[in-house]
Amino acid sequence: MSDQAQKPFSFKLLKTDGAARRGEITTPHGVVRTPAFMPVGTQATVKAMYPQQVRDLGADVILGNTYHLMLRPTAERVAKLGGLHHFMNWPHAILTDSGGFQVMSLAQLRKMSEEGVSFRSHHDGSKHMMSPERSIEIQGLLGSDIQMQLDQCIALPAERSEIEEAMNLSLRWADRSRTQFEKMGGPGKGQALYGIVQGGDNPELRVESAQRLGEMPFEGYSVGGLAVGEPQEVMLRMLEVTTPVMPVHKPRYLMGVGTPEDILESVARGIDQFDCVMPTRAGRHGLAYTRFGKVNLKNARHAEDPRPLDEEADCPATRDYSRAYLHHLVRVNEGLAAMLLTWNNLAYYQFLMQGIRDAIEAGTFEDFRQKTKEDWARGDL
Ligand SMILES: Nc1cc(N)c2c(=O)[nH][nH]c(=O)c2c1
Repeated sequence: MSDQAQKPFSFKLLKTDGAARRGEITTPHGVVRTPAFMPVGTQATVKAMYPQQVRDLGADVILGNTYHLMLRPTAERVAKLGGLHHFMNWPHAILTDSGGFQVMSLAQLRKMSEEGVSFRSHHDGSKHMMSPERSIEIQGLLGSDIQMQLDQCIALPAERSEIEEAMNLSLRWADRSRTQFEKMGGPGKGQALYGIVQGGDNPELRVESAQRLGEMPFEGYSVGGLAVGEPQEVMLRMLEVTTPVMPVHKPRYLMGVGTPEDILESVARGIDQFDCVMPTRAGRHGLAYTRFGKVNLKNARHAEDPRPLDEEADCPATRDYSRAYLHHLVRVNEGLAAMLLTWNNLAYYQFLMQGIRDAIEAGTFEDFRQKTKEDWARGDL
């Protein structure tokens, strides 16, 4: 994409229904309908899917992982080849994470300082430094439409003092990230930088982080530090205290979330964007998400079941293959199992998101939420 001035990044809040929000994000690579689920395209691919398949299911945006791409093939090489959109043949919106979360979860010999995080690659042991400035430089080289500040996400449970220290470091890094983003001309390219709210499972620190971040000029705001193993009720409680003090007319992105239920409950608490490896990873492990809950195709009870996962579904993977066949493919570890179940799972996630958006528009979100949960509870007959 050329560096010429683009339409500014924008967010329109179209309708609310309780705390649920229906909106539209305008990016240089198209409109993102919110609430939105963003399939994870870790190493420049949504695993086991063609880009057009992902698009045909209704995805307006996918996520790219900065940590993985900076190591292989490197951001500089992706830039030389025209940027991530061109490189992976995905002409729609791309959101990238900062890389910090995966440095802490994947890299070796990590050393955290005020400057950033030094680490060695888990591939070849090569040395790297991830600073707020380097993270933004990498995301800019990739051509990301929606970029993330570098932050510090700590594991829970943690002492209040630890949570507060990480929150304050993240706020200092938010400022440095913004400075670098503007230095690289992000706003003029129509790109966005999101600040990330931290504060762990401490309500007071969550509110402080959101309020202080909200006073800084970001195009959107993420809620980080959750979906790190805490109980669902803790995550939802943190959302209940955090979203009411986040800017109303900016997108809110809950990082790393989640299951269909997590998403439904988080939309009900004011979240607009989601990403999670759940549907794609589960698809590679024999697990199908459907309107009536999860189906584990590894289970022998499916060995002679001629029914498809859901004969009323639009997705061919869901409608045109028997459970017996899917069970066989999973049992003999055929590649088609991952392809069909990933296709099914992403189809279900986008079906759920479309249902959520329609319900908010109609003012019937609460009924939709209850009916959806009843269908899940009904289970797979
Ligand atoms: N669950 C989470 C997933 C993530 N990718 C992130 C992240 O990238 N940054 N900061 C976070 O707190 C965070 C939490």
